[in-house]
Amino acid sequence: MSTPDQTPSGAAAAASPASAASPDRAPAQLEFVDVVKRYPGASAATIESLSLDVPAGEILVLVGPSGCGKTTVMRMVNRMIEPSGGQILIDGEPNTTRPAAELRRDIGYVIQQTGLFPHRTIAENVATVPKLLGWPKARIADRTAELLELVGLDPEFAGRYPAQLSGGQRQRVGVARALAVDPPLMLMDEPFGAIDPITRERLQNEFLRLQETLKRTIVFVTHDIDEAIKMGDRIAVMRPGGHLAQYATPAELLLSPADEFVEQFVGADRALKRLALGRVRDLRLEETVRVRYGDPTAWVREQLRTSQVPYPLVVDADGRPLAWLDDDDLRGERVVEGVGSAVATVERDDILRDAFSDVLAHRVQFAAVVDGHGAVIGILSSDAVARELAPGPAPVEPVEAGAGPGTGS
Ligand SMILES: Nc1ncnc2c1ncn2[C@@H]1O[C@H](COP(=O)(O)OP(=O)(O)OP(=O)(O)O)[C@@H](O)[C@H]1O
Repeated sequence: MSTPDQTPSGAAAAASPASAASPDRAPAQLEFVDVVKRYPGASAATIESLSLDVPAGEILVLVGPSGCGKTTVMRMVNRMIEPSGGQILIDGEPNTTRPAAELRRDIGYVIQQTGLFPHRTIAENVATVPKLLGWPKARIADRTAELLELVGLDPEFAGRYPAQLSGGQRQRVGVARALAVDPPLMLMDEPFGAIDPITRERLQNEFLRLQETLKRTIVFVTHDIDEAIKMGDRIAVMRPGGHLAQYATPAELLLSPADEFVEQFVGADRALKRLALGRVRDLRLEETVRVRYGDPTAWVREQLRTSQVPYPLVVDADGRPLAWLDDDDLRGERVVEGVGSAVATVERDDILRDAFSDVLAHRVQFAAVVDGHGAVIGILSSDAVARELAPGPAPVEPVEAGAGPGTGS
């Protein structure tokens, strides 16, 4: 997928200290104006007059079936592909005013297979563009360490080679390398496509968390509508032939697909997909009785009478969840170790779709919401999530006292 010229930010290019990155650079505003791409020899245009506006600091997701031209659109931004017509403006300036190599150093680039240099260490890979820009050694070392930490990689990875890392770890390095000079604009071509679903979900979440602080302008290509809905501030749905079928926020796309193509592409489970728009933190959490092994069961039963959640939760000394208990587990005098059933744990930043899926996969249909240290901060019920799906502007009040949001802590 990558040739030397296609490595992040045009790593093969010559150095130009003039474009050395300063910290805290502002994100770019990106605009496509009547952009056309006709490949030599092709009978029809691959992209026919595309116009799009991407506000600074937002994630634009290009999504559509294979061959509709997503990658072509993305690569025209850093001029790995030259348009046949129209203009691409970055902060109002055509992307053709600077030499392509210089332009690319200001545009982070992450691809599916990461495109890391196999014979360079992780630190050397991350430092590719700063080195081209002639940064002093100490600054490069500081920035590399900072970036590895930012993407959640242990400092010991710095001296390893790409082949010694897992796919997920390599992808983190790819993101770190693309962020090296804090680029105002990033291109991400199916960055999490070749990764197993669990790691992909984790990387998506981490990246969204990172983006909350970095606020880069990002063009993100995927063919997965679920990923598009989760990652995008705006989504451009493309149809074969390079036509823009709809350009909208995820919510608009799900609530009012522009036509039958978009409706089909979004899928029949549009209502369920709306769960990707909300986060666990958007819902009022509930509370339950928290117990320790060895607690008297009579006390636990007494506490349960006023609990919102009908199951007590065993936690450890640090408040981390261990097991749900039911009536059978409370037969003896004390709560004994080893009883109870598995606890689904979710975090406040998780999207509701992922959290709901975790809850449904467990016998007890409540999830423990945990903080960054794994300690319980509240309980999420499958009912609370389901209420999010209910039509109508106002959530339905729970009938049973103490059974839902509105009574939560
Ligand atoms: N260098 C090229 N020369 C000729 N045609 C090309 C070239 N690159 C891409 N195409 C054609 O342009 C169309 C769009 O390709 P592109 O890779 O942009 O689509 P895509 O939506 O990113 O597809 P995928 O999801 O499969 O990666 C395809 O029909 C492809 O065959």
